[in-house]
Amino acid sequence: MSLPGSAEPALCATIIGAGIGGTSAAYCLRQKFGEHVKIHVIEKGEVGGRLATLTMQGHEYEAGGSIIHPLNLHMKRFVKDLGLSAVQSPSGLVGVYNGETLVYEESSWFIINMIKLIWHYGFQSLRMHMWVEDILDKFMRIYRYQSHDYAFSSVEKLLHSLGGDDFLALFNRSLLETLQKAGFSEKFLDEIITPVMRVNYGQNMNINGFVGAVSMSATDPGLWAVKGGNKLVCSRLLEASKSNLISGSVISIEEKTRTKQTGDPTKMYEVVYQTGSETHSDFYDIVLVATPLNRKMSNITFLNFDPPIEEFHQHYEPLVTTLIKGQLNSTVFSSRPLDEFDLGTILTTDNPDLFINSIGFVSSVREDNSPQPKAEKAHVWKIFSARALSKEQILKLFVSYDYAVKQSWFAYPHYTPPEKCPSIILHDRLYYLNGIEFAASAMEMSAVAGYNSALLAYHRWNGHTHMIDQEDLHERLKTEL
Ligand SMILES: Cc1cc2nc3c(=O)[nH]c(=O)nc-3n(C[C@H](O)[C@H](O)[C@H](O)COP(=O)(O)OP(=O)(O)OC[C@H]3O[C@@H](n4cnc5c(N)ncnc54)[C@H](O)[C@@H]3O)c2cc1C
Ligand SMILES: CC(C)=CCC/C(C)=C/CC/C(C)=C/CSC[C@H](N)C(=O)O
Repeated sequence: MSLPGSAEPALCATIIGAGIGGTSAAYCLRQKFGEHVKIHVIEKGEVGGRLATLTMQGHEYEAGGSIIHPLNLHMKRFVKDLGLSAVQSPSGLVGVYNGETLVYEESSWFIINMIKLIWHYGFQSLRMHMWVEDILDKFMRIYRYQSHDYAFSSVEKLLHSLGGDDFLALFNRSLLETLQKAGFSEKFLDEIITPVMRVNYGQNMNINGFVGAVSMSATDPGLWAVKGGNKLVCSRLLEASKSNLISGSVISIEEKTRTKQTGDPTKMYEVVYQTGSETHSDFYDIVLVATPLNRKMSNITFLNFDPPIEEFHQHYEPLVTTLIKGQLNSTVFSSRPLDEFDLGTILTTDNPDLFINSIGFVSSVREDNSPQPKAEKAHVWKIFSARALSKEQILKLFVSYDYAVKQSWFAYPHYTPPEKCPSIILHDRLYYLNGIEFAASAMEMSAVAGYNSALLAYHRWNGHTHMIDQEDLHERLKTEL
């Protein structure tokens, strides 16, 4: 792989997929292995993957991963280190629609909201906030572990190191079971929690408790996005990691014995990829797979491994993002006069007759603090639905519209707890990042997985077993600065 006459790099690594997982892994690999490692990133589509924008009348809008939590410290640090800046995500008033009426409506007055919540649901909203805060607090331990370079060989071990058996129980049980056991009422779960799961994961309370808590944390204040588009983080990480980006679709990986320049026979992975109609291949010491492994999304075959590498048949939820510039038909949701309709986001309950998961007012990737939408004016709205919207459906939601664009996704795993996360170590020096999505799918989770797999690859390459799967890290690191 090296040019004739040039020194062979100490090591060649490749990452398959240039989403946030793959690019954060490239960044961390470079930090750990240093200058003399060759890093290739092979991407079949656009850099950014599920971080992507749609353009409407010259303005870009987030179509995939949009909001970032204020305590997502990898994303925060990337933005700072890579010379990017943040914009605040719009925080309009939220309503919940059940197919007939708005069962809950936020007020712009904090005190009125408190009274409404207590009146309808007692102190459950406060208890929910405390439940999520406790989980988030424990999740934050990962940053300390990773800043000390510790790595984990499985998602289960990573979760256990953060929150012990409680975290594994959360992961193994449905959110419904966990919250029912904790005494939350059916009304609160149907009218408040389910709508949040629908907007964030297109699913109901049958998802696991861990992803449920991550989803609830996306209702916290202070959510933000990257100015110019979240996908900029991926292209900047690639640049900063001095990786070579290869445009191609990987079709197979096979271990083969090669003779390096030193004359030593070495086991390497042959990665075969297609660029247009041409087929190419390259040999690598380390391979990181940073895309969900299933036939519909990545279609990669592992050839001649003994024992064979498990085939993954995990189902990802189809989801459509539709952006529409138009005047919302507020009478669908409320009988209030048009000029009094001031909701910025409408969530929905789990009613099979509804054809949308949510509809929300959005700003372009360059705008900060957009004003509250006015129903009598045309704005850009983002709709999440399980299937593409028909023209009739759009005309039900809008009095009139100028423009509509859409993007279809296999968005997130279909969560069916209890489930086993796919292994991170697929073979000696072959790693898989996206198993973490079965705990929870979010940008920060992929960044955590990117760092973890790069650290794991580094420690296993160098025989640093004491940096992998260490127990009681939380206690042990308490005393270290
Ligand atoms: C509609 C939507 C809204 C979301 N909203 C949020 C949000 O607000 N906040 C949040 O934190 N998260 C959100 N998410 C989730 C978040 O976007 C994802 O969890 C995250 O972007 C996944 O990153 P990744 O790098 O792991 O995977 P991906 O982004 O999917 O990257 C994988 C890459 O691999 C490439 N690839 C696949 N197969 C091959 C192959 N054979 N050869 C070469 N390349 C290949 C793909 O083209 C892709 O670019 C949202 C997701 C969607 C779809
Ligand atoms: C990983 C941790 C601790 C927190 C992440 C919280 C977060 C920002 C989760 C996002 C979940 C998600 C997949 C949201 C999808 S829809 C987002 C938004 N409502 C939109 O309109 O695009």
